[in-house]
Amino acid sequence: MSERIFISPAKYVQGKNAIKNIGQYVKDLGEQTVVIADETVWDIAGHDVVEQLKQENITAEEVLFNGEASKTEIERITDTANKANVTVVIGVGGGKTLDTAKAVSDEVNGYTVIVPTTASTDAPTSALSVVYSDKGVFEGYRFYKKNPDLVVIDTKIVAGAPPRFLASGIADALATWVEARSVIKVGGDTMAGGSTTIAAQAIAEKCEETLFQYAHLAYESVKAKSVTPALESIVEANTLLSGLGFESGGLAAAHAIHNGFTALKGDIHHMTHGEKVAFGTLVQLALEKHSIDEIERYITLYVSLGLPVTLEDIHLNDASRDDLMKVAEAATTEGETIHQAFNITADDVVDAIYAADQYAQAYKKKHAN
Ligand SMILES: NC(=O)c1ccc[n+]([C@@H]2O[C@H](COP(=O)([O-])OP(=O)(O)OC[C@H]3O[C@@H](n4cnc5c(N)ncnc54)[C@H](O)[C@@H]3O)[C@@H](O)[C@H]2O)c1
Ligand SMILES: [Zn+2]
Repeated sequence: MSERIFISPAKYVQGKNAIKNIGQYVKDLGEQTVVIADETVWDIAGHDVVEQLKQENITAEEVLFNGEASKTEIERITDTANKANVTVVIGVGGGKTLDTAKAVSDEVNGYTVIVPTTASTDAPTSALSVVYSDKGVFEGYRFYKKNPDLVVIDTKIVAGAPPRFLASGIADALATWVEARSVIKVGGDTMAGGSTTIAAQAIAEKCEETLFQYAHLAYESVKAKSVTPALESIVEANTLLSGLGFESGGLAAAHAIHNGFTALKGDIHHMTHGEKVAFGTLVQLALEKHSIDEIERYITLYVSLGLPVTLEDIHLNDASRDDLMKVAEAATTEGETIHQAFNITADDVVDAIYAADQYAQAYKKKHAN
């Protein structure tokens, strides 16, 4: 058994209009920054962040993110950051922007500031990035010596993002306890590089409890673009609890299967990270021994949040067994997280994919009308 390891960001700030105070927190870290955001996010939050920094006499080199967390993009922005002598790298936006900012910060040996503008993934708090090819195929995890120094999440901005993004974050967070408990059961290693702690286990478990309690109300709050206690709870579950819970609690099959899906061409590429993870979680549940009640508890929540539960929902109804074998082979490649909890082959994974799909189809039939 490895040593117990728990890692986390140095500071996490969450609240309505939290961005208005970002200058005072960044000031403690440095005065020369690069701010990275994509075109949409520059308008939603990027310019406001720069404005707040200016009020504290902090300079900001503004960079337009191209959309993929790839080696090319990381190198391009690192170059800009180096030329501007920045000591603080600030990523504003969704998971891919944040992962790119972490990589750039690592390259320039700077402080990392993460400003998520949606609660769509648990990327904000971790000391790793998920790196893709320029075409969006999963390439691997890149690990860093430290977690972000500061995470600032403004729940008013999150409430203004599409409800589909919040639902995706809920799906990413719902995978956390399912995966962590499977790793804990066999004493596997976590993304923090050791075995799990009681702390990470408690956080992952609380994450799931919070989701089943408040996910619906939070989803409806976002439809009304309103910040509510339910939304605050879900933003914390999706971001902080899921982030700490997955990283120090353990990833297993759900995320390995998600990574496998990125190897396929076609409409599945239009699904969000969380949506692919939702289906991956159902596949992991199908690989384990659960009662129908337990499996339907998850399907019910996904369906009520508009999340995909069948192969058709993720645009794979035409996929052949050979196509799914490609997904399963990628999911069981050496070093994938599935091996931290399961002793199985690619063929077992394909069977579980078909089973998960069938379970959800049966559920939908039962609940039609
Ligand atoms: N490093 C980690 O620990 C970790 C964990 C989970 C996921 N990830 C990675 O995160 C990525 C997925 O992130 P994602 O689902 O956020 O998608 P994304 O980063 O691909 O896209 C987010 C989209 O949402 C838009 N957006 C952001 N905020 C908005 C707002 N308030 N209103 C309207 N639009 C807004 C952006 O312009 C962008 O188009 C994947 O690459 C995944 O591998 C990493
Ligand atoms: Zn994830």
